[in-house]
Formats: sequence, C-alpha cells, structure tokens
Amino acid sequence: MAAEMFYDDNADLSVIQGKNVAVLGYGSQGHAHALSLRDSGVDVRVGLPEGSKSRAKAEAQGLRVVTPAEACEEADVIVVLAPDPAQRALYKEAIEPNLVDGDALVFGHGFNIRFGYIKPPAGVDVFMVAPKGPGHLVRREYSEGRGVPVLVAVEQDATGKAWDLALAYAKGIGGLRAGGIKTTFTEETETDLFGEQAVLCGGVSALVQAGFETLTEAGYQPEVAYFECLHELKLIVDLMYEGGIAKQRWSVSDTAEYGDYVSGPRIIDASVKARMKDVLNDITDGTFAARFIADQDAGAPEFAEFRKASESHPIEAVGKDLRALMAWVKSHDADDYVEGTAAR
Ligand SMILES: NC(=O)C1=CN([C@@H]2O[C@H](COP(=O)(O)OP(=O)(O)OC[C@H]3O[C@@H](n4cnc5c(N)ncnc54)[C@H](OP(=O)(O)O)[C@@H]3O)[C@@H](O)[C@H]2O)C=CC1
Ligand SMILES: CC[C@](O)(C(C)=O)C(=O)O
Ligand SMILES: [Mg+2]
Ligand SMILES: [Mg+2]
Repeated sequence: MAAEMFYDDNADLSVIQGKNVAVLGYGSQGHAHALSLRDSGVDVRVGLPEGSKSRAKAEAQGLRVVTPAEACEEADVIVVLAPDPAQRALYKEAIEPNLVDGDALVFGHGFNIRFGYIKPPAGVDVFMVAPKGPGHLVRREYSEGRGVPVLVAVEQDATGKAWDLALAYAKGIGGLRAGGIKTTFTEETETDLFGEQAVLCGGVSALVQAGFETLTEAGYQPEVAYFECLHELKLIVDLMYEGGIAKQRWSVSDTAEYGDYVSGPRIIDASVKARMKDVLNDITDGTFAARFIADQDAGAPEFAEFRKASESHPIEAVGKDLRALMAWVKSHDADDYVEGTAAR
C-alpha cells in the first residue's frame, strides 16, 4: 500500500496561526519546534520549570517563557517535547489540570501514548508530528529553507479538525517541505525505536566501535582507524542520503564495491537479522519500554553506566584531537553541545 503523503500545498498555516501554542521543553526538538513555529507566524510560549537551565536560552532567542502549568493554561495547543520519561509526570502535574475540551495535545514521538503512560481525556485532540531527524537539524534545515520529513498521526479527533491542525503544525516546522507521511502512534513508535536501536544509533555506533577496535587491536594507528571507521562514514552516508546505496556504490572504487558485496553479508549476516527481530519483539511487547522507565524511575543508574562506558571509549579521545585540527569540522551547536558528554 502506497504511503499517504502531504506537502506544503496540502496544509493551511492559518489554522495554527490562530492558536495559542505552548511548547513544553526546550531541548533538541523543543527549541526547533518553538523557533520555527514562531518564525512561521505562530503565537508560541515555552513552558519550563522555574529552575530549568533552558530558560535563559529560550529567552535569549526571543521567546516568552512561563512555567509548564501557566503555558498549558494559556494554550489551546500543548506540545509535549520534554524527554519521554519526564512526560508522564509533566502530564499529571501541569497538563491534565489545564486541559479543556477542544484543546489539542501534540507529541513528537508516540512512546507515552503507545505504552499507556499518558491517557488523555476524550474531549481533546491528540496528534503527533514526529520529525525523522535530530532536532538541531530540524531547526537548521528550516532556517536554510529546507525541511526534515515528518510522520503525522491523529490518535483522537475530538473536534473533527485535528488533521487540519496537525498538517498546519507540520508545515509550521518545515516538515511538509520534505514530505509528511500519514501513520499511527503505534507504527511511529515501534519503527522509531527499532530504527534508533538497531540501525541509526545502536547499530551504527556499535559497528563503528567494533571496526575501530579491530584495527587498533591489530596494531594500526588509532588516527587511521578513526578516519577510516568514523570520519569517512559521514562522507559515505552523504552519498546514500543523496542517491541511495546505489550512488554510494557508484562513487566508491570497484575494489570497494566488490569488497562490499563479499564482506558486507559476512558482517551483517542472518544471525544479525535474527537479533534485530528480537529487538523488535522487545519493543512491540513493551519489554524495552518497561526496562527504560524502571531505570528512569530508579534515578537512571543503568543509563549512567552506559553513558560512562561509551564516553570513555578510546575512539572519543582520538576523534576529539583530530577534529580540533579540522577547522571546518565544527559543532554547529557550539553554544549547546559540550564535547564528551551525551547529556544535554
Ligand atoms: N531528540 C530528537 O531529535 C528527537 C526527539 N523526538 C521526541 O521529541 C521529544 C523530546 O525529545 P528531545 O528533544 O530529545 O528532549 P530533550 O532531552 O532534548 O529535552 C530536554 C528539554 O526538556 C526540558 N525538560 C525536562 N523536564 C521537563 C519538564 N518536566 N517540563 C518541561 N520541560 C522539561 C529540559 O529542561 P532543562 O534544560 O531544565 O533540563 C530541556 O529543555 C521526545 O518525545 C522524543 O522522543 C522525536 C524525534 C527526534
Ligand atoms: C534516531 C534517534 C531519534 O529517533 C531521532 C533523532 O529521530 C531520537 O529519538 O532522537
Ligand atoms: Mg527518530
Ligand atoms: Mg526516537
């Protein structure tokens, strides 16, 4: 079945320009949605707790900041862009008491609805506009006149106008410049978790680290291993982004292309695909969600251990030194990103 796609011409920005929008959270996605909606002529306020370290940044970028409860009270469109594990408490404390029939509750990912941590009342619209890219690039693409594709889903259409509002929202953050695909909260949540765990984040990071370790353990220079297994990955993936795997194979040498066919399936073999299916099962049956939320509720000790181990991998120190020598390889988000920490 062909996907149902939406582009700028399918949406009317004035539908959201007439609303009071509260964006809760000002991190990766929150800052991107708030700034791009504002630049699309929407009345935006940002909801952050009194002590939030994001307050100064949002204010410096020209946005009005109030507490989450105040933002929800003022708004008829409430956008939940705090971290997924924080959303359950945020909903109970600030959103639910201020929801009135006809309001819209908006998500950037379906986790809390799909796994039942948030159960909105029947009188509100519930929809999702989920960018298929990191928030800092969602904002960068919008600012440069482009966009990151989005998945759009309506879980509840209490007003009968939820789709028009969802599409207007998607247009407001630049998503319909690239294309919006109609989906469900279930499809978005399960595919997004699978993609980030098996391929985009977990799979790629483990592949890069294993390649780096294999070369350095065999006695090759760490700097050579870094360029080979990490730095050049961006250049290869850029070609895949532009023209699929086929364009990458067109540009690399015949030697590389032949080696790709011979050795790729030796690395990513049937056993890897079997474990990918296990990962997908843990997502769909709720095992992953339960483990993540239990760890978060306990103060995230397992998460902290994972981060510490990952940040102390030798590839990070080698890369830091090499990137410092390449003036053009700079962080676009230098005000925001602290080298050597995954924590935002
Ligand atoms: N990161 C991404 O690129 C993507 C994320 N998503 C989804 O978007 C949503 C947001 O994720 P992401 O942008 O990564 O989140 P972040 O981790 O970047 O969010 C951090 C922000 O939320 C604030 N915050 C934390 N707790 C609260 C609270 N209780 N009330 C209000 N604000 C709070 C933080 O404030 P402080 O500075 O004080 O800590 C900070 O401003 C999630 O549903 C995620 O799955 C979807 C697509 C991609
Ligand atoms: C790939 C990770 C992601 O799903 C994303 C940027 O799309 C996320 O949750 O951050
Ligand atoms: Mg994603
Ligand atoms: Mg995700």
